[in-house]
Amino acid sequence: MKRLAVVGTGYVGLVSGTCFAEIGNQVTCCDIDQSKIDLLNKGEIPIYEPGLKELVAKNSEAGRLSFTTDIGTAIQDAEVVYIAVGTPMSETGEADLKYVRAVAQTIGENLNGYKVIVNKSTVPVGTGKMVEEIVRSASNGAYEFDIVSNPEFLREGSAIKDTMQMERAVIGATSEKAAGIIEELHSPFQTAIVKTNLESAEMLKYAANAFLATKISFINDIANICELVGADVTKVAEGMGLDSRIGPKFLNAGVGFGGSCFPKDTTALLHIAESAGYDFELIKAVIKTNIRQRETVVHKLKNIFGDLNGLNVSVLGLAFKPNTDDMRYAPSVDIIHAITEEGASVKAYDPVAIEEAKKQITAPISYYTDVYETIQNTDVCIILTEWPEVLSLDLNKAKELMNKAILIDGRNIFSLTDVKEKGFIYHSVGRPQIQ
Ligand SMILES: NC(=O)c1ccc[n+]([C@@H]2O[C@H](COP(=O)([O-])OP(=O)(O)OC[C@H]3O[C@@H](n4cnc5c(N)ncnc54)[C@H](O)[C@@H]3O)[C@@H](O)[C@H]2O)c1
Ligand SMILES: O=c1ccn([C@@H]2O[C@H](COP(=O)(O)OP(=O)(O)O[C@H]3O[C@H](CO)[C@@H](O)[C@H](O)[C@H]3O)[C@@H](O)[C@H]2O)c(=O)[nH]1
Repeated sequence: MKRLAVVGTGYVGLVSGTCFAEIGNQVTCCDIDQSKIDLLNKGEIPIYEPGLKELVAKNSEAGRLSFTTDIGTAIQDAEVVYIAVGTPMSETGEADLKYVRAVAQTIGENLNGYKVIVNKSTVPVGTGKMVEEIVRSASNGAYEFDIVSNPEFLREGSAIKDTMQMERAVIGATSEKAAGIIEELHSPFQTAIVKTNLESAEMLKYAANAFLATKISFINDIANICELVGADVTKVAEGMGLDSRIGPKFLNAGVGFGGSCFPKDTTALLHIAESAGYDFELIKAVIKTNIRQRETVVHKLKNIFGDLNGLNVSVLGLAFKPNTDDMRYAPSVDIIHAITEEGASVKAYDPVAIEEAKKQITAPISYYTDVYETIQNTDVCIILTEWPEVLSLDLNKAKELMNKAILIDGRNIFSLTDVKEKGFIYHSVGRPQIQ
């Protein structure tokens, strides 16, 4: 059992802190956001993540998990301090480290004995060393401490499973002692451990995300070519994925990747490369393809209708993927802005992301939590997130409710035979169009 302070109680800090408590540690999750901590202390969860509410309640009741804005005391009481604050994209594209710097300063000011300071935020190479310098200077070198980089690989929507059954833990440490402490902390997870130095651990996180993003942009480019030559990308991906060297995952063509990680981390990696004097052409293309992929939806709409002015459009799914309310860099935002600017009116469905969506979508659209109310009296329906309620859409009912039986499927969820039989005009991604 270890005493942990997790600084930053967002998607990562809250899930990791709760899972560390679940395996028997004493965890204090801290945040500067009083409203977040107040909610958590009332047993409510500030984000939507399946299973999290129950796990937080279980560990809070067992006395292993608590929440506070008193970050200093939490740090003083801890043996291991985790940094899990945001590293958002700055205006110039690189990771903004202001929150990490602030936490390092607070840790230094509250250092009262040896501690392992672990960075879980996704940060550019060299940040661990920067944290070390800030902590040393803020603590006047009064105590020993070690820095570890232990990047996070969880996915939103399956974050608890991804943590409790993690495929690997990366431990980049400045000392054997600290690496041993963090390795022991992970032993109940029974996971593969990659031990390395700080720099490699920091680089590894960006490399992993950039590689997955590359797989998505690659299959989206192949999908666009498939449309031009009459091939079906789902069959192409199926056949590619059966090669164990390629693997079937992350080969779903669609409207491109969104979320709080891939867009910012690919851009941050480009900046890391540029500052190191390397021209990373491949990642530039990955980013460009991803932006263009969102635009393909608007092109398809224009190909069918010509002028979008006065068109009644329904959009199924706002979150960047199912099982989350996260709207950061969601393709839906750009797509809705583009079509409303051309004069279309939009009715949008999402089961959990509407409140977050309202913060980002500036166009005057209407929001629904029922798929059928959303599509009613619309001329075309665009599918952007593969929520269960969208996957199980009753096409016969949809045809009756819509003004015109036209679907633009950005996630390839329907079978071509099915939509053809039911009489839909159907444009999906990288598959033959049904006219
Ligand atoms: N969201 C994911 O799926 C995911 C997965 C892996 C890695 N990451 C990385 O983990 C980091 C955190 O991401 P997130 O999605 O959890 O962010 P988030 O924005 O959901 O949460 C960050 C939290 O840190 C708090 N915070 C900011 N400054 C603080 C300070 N000085 N002291 C205490 N708390 C402070 C904020 O109030 C916020 O609650 C990022 O670097 C991200 O790239 C995210
Ligand atoms: O075949 C695919 C797979 C994913 N996506 C899209 O890619 C984005 C990201 O999806 P996913 O990776 O499932 O979600 P995240 O929660 O953003 O998780 C990624 O980003 C996290 C933050 O760094 C990492 O920890 C995870 O390992 C990494 O998968 C979403 O918009 C998906 O719709 C596709 O378009 N096609």
